[in-house]
Amino acid sequence: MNLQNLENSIYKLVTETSTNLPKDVRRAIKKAKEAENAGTRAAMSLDTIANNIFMADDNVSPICQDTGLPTFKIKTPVGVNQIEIKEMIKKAIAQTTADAKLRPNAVDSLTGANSGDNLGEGVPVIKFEQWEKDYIEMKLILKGGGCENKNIQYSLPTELEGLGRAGRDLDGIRKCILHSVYQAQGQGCSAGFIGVGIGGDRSSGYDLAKEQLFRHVDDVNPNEDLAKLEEYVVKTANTFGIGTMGFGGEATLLGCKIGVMHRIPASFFVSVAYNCWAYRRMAVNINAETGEIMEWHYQDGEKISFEEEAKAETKQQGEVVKLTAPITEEKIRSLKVGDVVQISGRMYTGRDAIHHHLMSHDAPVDLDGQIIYHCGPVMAKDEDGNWTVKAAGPTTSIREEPYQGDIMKKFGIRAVMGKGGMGPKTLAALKEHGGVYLNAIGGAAQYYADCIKSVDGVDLLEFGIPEAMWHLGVEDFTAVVTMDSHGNSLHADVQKSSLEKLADHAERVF
Ligand SMILES: O=C(O)C[C@H](O)C(=O)O
Ligand code: SF4
Repeated sequence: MNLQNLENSIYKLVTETSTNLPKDVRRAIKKAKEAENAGTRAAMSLDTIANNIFMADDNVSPICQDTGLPTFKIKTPVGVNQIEIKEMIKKAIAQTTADAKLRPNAVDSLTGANSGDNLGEGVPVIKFEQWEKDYIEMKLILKGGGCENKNIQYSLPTELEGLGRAGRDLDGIRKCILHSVYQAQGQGCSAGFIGVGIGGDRSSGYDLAKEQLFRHVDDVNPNEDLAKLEEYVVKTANTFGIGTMGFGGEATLLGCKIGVMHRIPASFFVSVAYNCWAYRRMAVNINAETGEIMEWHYQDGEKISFEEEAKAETKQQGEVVKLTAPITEEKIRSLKVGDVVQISGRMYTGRDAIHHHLMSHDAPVDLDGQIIYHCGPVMAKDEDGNWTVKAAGPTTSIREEPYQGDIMKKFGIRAVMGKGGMGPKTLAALKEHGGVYLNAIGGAAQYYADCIKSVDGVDLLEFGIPEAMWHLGVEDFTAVVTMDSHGNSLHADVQKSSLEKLADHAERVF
């Protein structure tokens, strides 16, 4: 095999997966846009998402800043050297990372050190199988952390919030799948896709669930019962009112694919892999002799470019509140849930490592009146040592729940921005201290990178690129107030109303 060609082919596969959303996924997002009522927050978010999809393709830059845990599934003809393929994958991954097509995402679990090139113990994940065909099939999925954290595994029989007992039968499975969509709320960047694995043990069940994510969005399950269940789940989940980003709305789930395998008598697992709208999976067939790509998968049907959405002015409904830090307490207390804000001026990124650090250290900059953005960007450094932002969408804020309120009070921070909302502890602190939570559109990494006009500094870079504190100069960076200083939380409201909707489906259906 020509190894240089193989490395180039893998480089193309990785770049395409990270930057160009597959056609079937684009069509599903287009359908979601059509289902949403014009003028709502959900419709506005979908416009931003559509715009972002176009920009990523156009800039050949990551759709979302989160590369996830790159996972390859490969089938090779008998006799092909799998060790060589593994080496070429590692080279291509390191090169695409150096070229800012991927964010350095491999973190030492014990020391916290980022390897910087997406290589590490067991990373990337590479799984081989042999087959009788004479070419190589290579599939790749880049599934980000926010949606991965919303995966869930049920052990039947069990009791489910809103739905009661789920037994060891098709109807029990149905209840688990509905519950999995409810528990994800908007935190996995809805509207999402789910892969479900019935049976196996804890690890093979999850593997089966993830394998379903390689199916085409518009295929039909050959098992009739499962085909009916898939259709039922999508239809029913879209009545929950969770909507895009958990803002409420019509489009909550864009696809459900269910696989089944045998189990052992004592165990009955239903495993659900939740994937965000930034559903980045692609596959190629590779000539086993030349190493060149013969064919790309997921190429059927129309490609929606979303160019029109990208060209149209994003229509803001109602008033837009302009914010520039430092922000006064009075200004913050005038904001309420539902307000659209546009930030210009300075903001600072801070996510898991920074929040942990700030609990026991001073801040490297004066944070009084400032805005903290929960974001781990993709950054590139030029020959002169200057940084530019390549992708910069929000990360899931709930991970900072144990720290956020205390940090805001300790340093006088007035606004935190991320996605998916935060819990009761933060809500209480916003009220007491005078603060707001701003929700940005998850995954819209190109759209937001475009609003960042300068990188004015960086602190704590030793935590790695995603975890450092970046000082960003932004212009018209748009977000929605979803938690205010008056005790209101859109996230708490949507969770409550969606639980009521879920509970409508406690009766047996299958
Ligand atoms: O790590 C990130 O940048 C975001 C993550 O994918 C998330 O959804 O929270
Ligand atoms: S930020 Fe959202 S879109 Fe990006 S990987 Fe995380 S869950 Fe997916």
